[in-house]
Amino acid sequence: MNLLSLNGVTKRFGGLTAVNGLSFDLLEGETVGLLGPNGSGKTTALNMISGYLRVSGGTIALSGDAISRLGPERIAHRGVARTFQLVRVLPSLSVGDNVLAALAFRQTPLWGKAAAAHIDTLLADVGLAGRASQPADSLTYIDLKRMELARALASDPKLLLLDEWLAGLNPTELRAGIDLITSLRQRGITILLVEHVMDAVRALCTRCIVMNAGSKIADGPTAEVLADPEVIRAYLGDEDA
Ligand SMILES: Nc1ncnc2c1ncn2[C@@H]1O[C@H](COP(=O)(O)OP(=O)(O)OP(=O)(O)O)[C@@H](O)[C@H]1O
Repeated sequence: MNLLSLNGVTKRFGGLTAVNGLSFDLLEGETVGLLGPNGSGKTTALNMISGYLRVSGGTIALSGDAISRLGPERIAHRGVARTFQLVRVLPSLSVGDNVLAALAFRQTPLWGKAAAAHIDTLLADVGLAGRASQPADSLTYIDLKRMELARALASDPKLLLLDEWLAGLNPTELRAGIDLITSLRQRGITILLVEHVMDAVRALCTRCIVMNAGSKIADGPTAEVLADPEVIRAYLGDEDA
């Protein structure tokens, strides 16, 4: 069954068409890579799906219901969570309070003991068990990313949008990050992953969608898409390809 459907989605910034008639469906439980060279419109697409940007044209539906006119909070309440390219945390708070802030904005907010118990579970799920009282600004980069993921998971999302969540990790951290995303996939969360780290894309994504200059140029099984000459040309340019 389709969880997410984009139909002719377009975003214009003045004279620039950043996303041009983008259409694709995500099936429930899929982990799909959204790829493309810098500036091809991937983050803009995530921003429209999550409601941070209004579409200029086209429609976005979640489980068949149109969401393209809803704001980010209402889309989050319907089960869409995301991480950002630049990690967004509240550095002056503890790790637990960062997650508490996310729990407070759920459709059914959690407070007090129920929140504390849920924070412990969320932190354990992302590999930060027992770290609730630690100041957020003392975390290493990968642990900040883990905390950002715990905040995204606080809303019990059906669909998780990851914007280069694995960028900047060393090889050991990357392995841990891939294992963590695999564990989310095994819980049935549908994942749309914007990613430049191809080892991660191969390990995690059964299917990939590729954008170039705002338009979709490929959509299919990962191995096929990554071997597609048009995709290789888009990444490397004509001469290098
Ligand atoms: N708020 C904005 N105002 C004007 N132009 C924008 C805005 N956001 C993005 N753009 C432009 O839209 C195009 C697509 O940008 P976008 O960030 O979606 O690409 P991307 O594929 O995510 O790139 P990267 O891989 O570098 O993150 C770019 O030309 C960018 O400069």
